[in-house]
Amino acid sequence: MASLFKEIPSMSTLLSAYASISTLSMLIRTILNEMIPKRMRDFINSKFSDFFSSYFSSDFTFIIEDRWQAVHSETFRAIEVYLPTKIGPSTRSLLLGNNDSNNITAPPKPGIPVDTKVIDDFQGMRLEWTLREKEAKKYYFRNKRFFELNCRKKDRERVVQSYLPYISSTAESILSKRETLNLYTYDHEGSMWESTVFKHPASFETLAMDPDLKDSIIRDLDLFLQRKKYFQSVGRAWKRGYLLYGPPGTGKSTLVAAIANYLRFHIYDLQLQGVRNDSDLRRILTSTTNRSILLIEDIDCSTKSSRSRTHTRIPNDDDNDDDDRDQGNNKISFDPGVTLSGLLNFIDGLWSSCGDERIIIFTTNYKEKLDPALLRPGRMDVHIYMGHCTPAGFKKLADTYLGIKDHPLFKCTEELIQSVAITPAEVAQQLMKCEDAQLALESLMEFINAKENQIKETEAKKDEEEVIKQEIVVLRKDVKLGEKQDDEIEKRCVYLT
Ligand SMILES: Nc1ncnc2c1ncn2[C@@H]1O[C@H](COP(=O)(O)OP(=O)(O)OP(=O)(O)O)[C@@H](O)[C@H]1O
Repeated sequence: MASLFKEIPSMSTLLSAYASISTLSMLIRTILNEMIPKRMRDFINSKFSDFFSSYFSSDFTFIIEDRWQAVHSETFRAIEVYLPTKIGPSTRSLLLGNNDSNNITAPPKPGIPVDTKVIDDFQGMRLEWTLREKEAKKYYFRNKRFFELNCRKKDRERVVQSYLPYISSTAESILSKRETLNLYTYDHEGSMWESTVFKHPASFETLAMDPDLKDSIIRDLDLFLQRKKYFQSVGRAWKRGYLLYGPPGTGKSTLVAAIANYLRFHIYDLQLQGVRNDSDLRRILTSTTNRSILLIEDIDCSTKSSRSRTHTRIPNDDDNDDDDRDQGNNKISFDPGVTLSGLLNFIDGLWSSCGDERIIIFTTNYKEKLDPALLRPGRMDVHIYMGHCTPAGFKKLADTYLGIKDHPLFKCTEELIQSVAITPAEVAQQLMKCEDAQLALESLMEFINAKENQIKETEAKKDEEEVIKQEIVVLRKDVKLGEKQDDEIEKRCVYLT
């Protein structure tokens, strides 16, 4: 024991050792400060602190941005759907809103505000979520948003393997049961989709169309939903394209609404005329979500010929918009609009593989005006003709609008409907006029008779015009002949003189 005490240095020895170490360290620091440039010193400092903080810290942070590799991130979207279900007492603020203009008294829905923490527990892990926002460089894009997920470093693997897949499947089941559907329209000035609650009463039940055609559409939609694995196995994107064509007022938009209600899919209604170019189109389309319908109405008036591409600069998708702004004056003299090839690229080109479970619907009043490239087999999977009202369609409309399945005036009305081309919209308009079935049907018959007379009058007028045209031609010929004869006489006179 005594020998142990003997080995412990005295206080004065310890103090002098400390003094010499600190002097030495000061000396080294002064030499290093003199010899090593400040930027290199900062670099070494930061590396040291990074190393120590990562080595000793027990936390780990995941960043999930709203876009992933130039397209909308499905992981981000799933978290957006899932997280509001985890709002609890520890959440300090909450976003509330109701976008249902049909029901302003509906309880508001919760959302996650920026910079607010939401705590979740999963299989014994504590998970801390925060939604962040940072200003976008691009002046017409909305701010970039991303989720920060903080967890224990040791849970990192389990978060990736179990927790994030769990969030995706929960979000999927929430979305499949969604009560309200949204109708999105693209705001070109704000460069973002704007949504409103979609409450259209149309259903396959109320749709007046050929029953066999209706059944085949329903079967096709059912099959599409069930065939995720099939689409993967044949190497095709899980998409289905419908082309609805026919005269105005025959129910093309109503069919789109019925499909959305049947599938419980949101609708993205895009007006191609406002899209600046193909690159813009790619951005817009990749920011739509899965389980949705992309609707492009009046497609015959929407695209430019692919030849116009040669006259314009087509900006690259990775183009920085700041660059666009700087160079725009030099390179883009006008907005080229969307080309057919740009659109086709999204239907069955490379970009078609972006996103799953999508329905693309084009409508047109003039199928014959469409570019054959769009109609080529495999482009639009199903072509549906929406035609004039048939007797069966009329019965369906009478049932929907008047609540009657039969009536003494039915036979007569059906005969009239077969003799005149009348649209379901026109029939519906007449049937809506009155609640009394007798009066409503009489009004419809009157309307059809008036239309028939009008058609006859127009045709008679056309015939009359045709006769007048032919008479004018004959007269002109006569006049020319007369002029020729006059010329001849004149010539002869000259010769004689
Ligand atoms: N086949 C139909 N079944 C039931 N209702 C219909 C049908 N067709 C038209 N209607 C009624 O007529 C209205 C107009 O129809 P809709 O807008 O769907 O026609 P459209 O073919 O899309 O016309 P457009 O080509 O002008 O866009 C609808 O609100 C609906 O009430």
